Amino acid sequence: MAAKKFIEVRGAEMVFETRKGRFHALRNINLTVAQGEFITLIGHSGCGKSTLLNLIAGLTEATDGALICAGREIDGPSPERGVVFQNHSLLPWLSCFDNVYLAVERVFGAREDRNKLRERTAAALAMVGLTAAGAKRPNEISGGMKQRVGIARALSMEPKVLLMDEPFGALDALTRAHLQDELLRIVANTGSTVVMVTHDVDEAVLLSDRIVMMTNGPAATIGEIAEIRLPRPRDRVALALDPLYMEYRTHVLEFLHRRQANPMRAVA
Ligand SMILES: Nc1ncnc2c1ncn2[C@@H]1O[C@H](COP(=O)(O)OP(=O)(O)OP(=O)(O)O)[C@@H](O)[C@H]1O
Repeated sequence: MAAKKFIEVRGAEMVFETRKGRFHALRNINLTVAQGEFITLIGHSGCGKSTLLNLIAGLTEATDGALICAGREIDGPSPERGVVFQNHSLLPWLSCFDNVYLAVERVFGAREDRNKLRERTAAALAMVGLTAAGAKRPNEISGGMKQRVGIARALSMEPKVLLMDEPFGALDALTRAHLQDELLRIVANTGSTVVMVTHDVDEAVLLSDRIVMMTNGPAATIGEIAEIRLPRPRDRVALALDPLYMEYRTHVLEFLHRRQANPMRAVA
C-alpha cells in the first residue's frame, strides 16, 4: 500500500553565512513525499518555508543532509521541478503565449517541431482558462491572470513536481479561491506531485494530503505533519460545514498560535 517515495529530504541543514555571522535557518529536516501527493508547508513568517522549498527546487544547496527527487540527488534547478513564485516573474515584453512558449521550447525544443511546441503552449494556457488572453502582454492582464500564466508556464514543462511559493499570496480572496479550485482540478487531471508554501490555514486544509507544520526559527524544523483525510474532489462550500474539516483547521491553528506562538509578538 505504501506509495512510491518521490522526494526525500534527509537530515537537511541550512546555514547562511551573513555579515553578522552564521545563521542556522533549518535544522534536521526529514520529509518524504510520495508521487502525486499534495504537500503544504506552513509556519510563521521567517521560519524557513521558502528556504526548504528552494532546497527542493535546487536553487539553494543544503549545508548538510541529502535531497533526492525521482531517485537522483538534487544538485541544481531542473525542468522536472517546476517552480511558481508569488510574483509570477513573467517577461513583460513578451505576450502570455510567448512567456509560456519560451519555457516549452527550452524543455522540448531540441526534439519537437514548432507546431508541436505551439500545441503544448496552447494546451497549457487552455488548462488555466487563458486561451483568449494568449496575445496579451502581462501588463494588460490582472494579477490573478498573471499568476495563472505562471502556473501554465510551470505545467507546460510537464514537471514531475510543482513547487509553489505562496502562489496566491498577493491575490484578493475571491480570485484566490477560484485559483485554488482550479489548481485542485488541474492536479486531479495531471496527477502532479505538489509542494506548496502557504500562510493560509484554510488553503492548506483544502488542498493538502499532508500539512507540514514548521517550528519557529532560528534552526527551524518540522514540528508536526498532519494528514488530511478529506475525500476528493473537495468542495469548499460543503467543507465549510464539515466537522472533520473544522477539526483539521483547529488543529493547525492550535499548532501555529499556541504551540508555536507568533515570533513577532516577542519583539513587540
Ligand atoms: N540568503 C539568505 N541569507 C541569510 N539569511 C537568509 C537567507 N535566506 C533566508 N534567510 C533567513 O532564513 C530564515 C528563513 O527565511 P525564509 O524566507 O525561508 O522564511 P519563510 O518561512 O519563507 O518566511 P515568509 O513566510 O516571511 O516568506 C529567515 O530568518 C531569513 O532571514
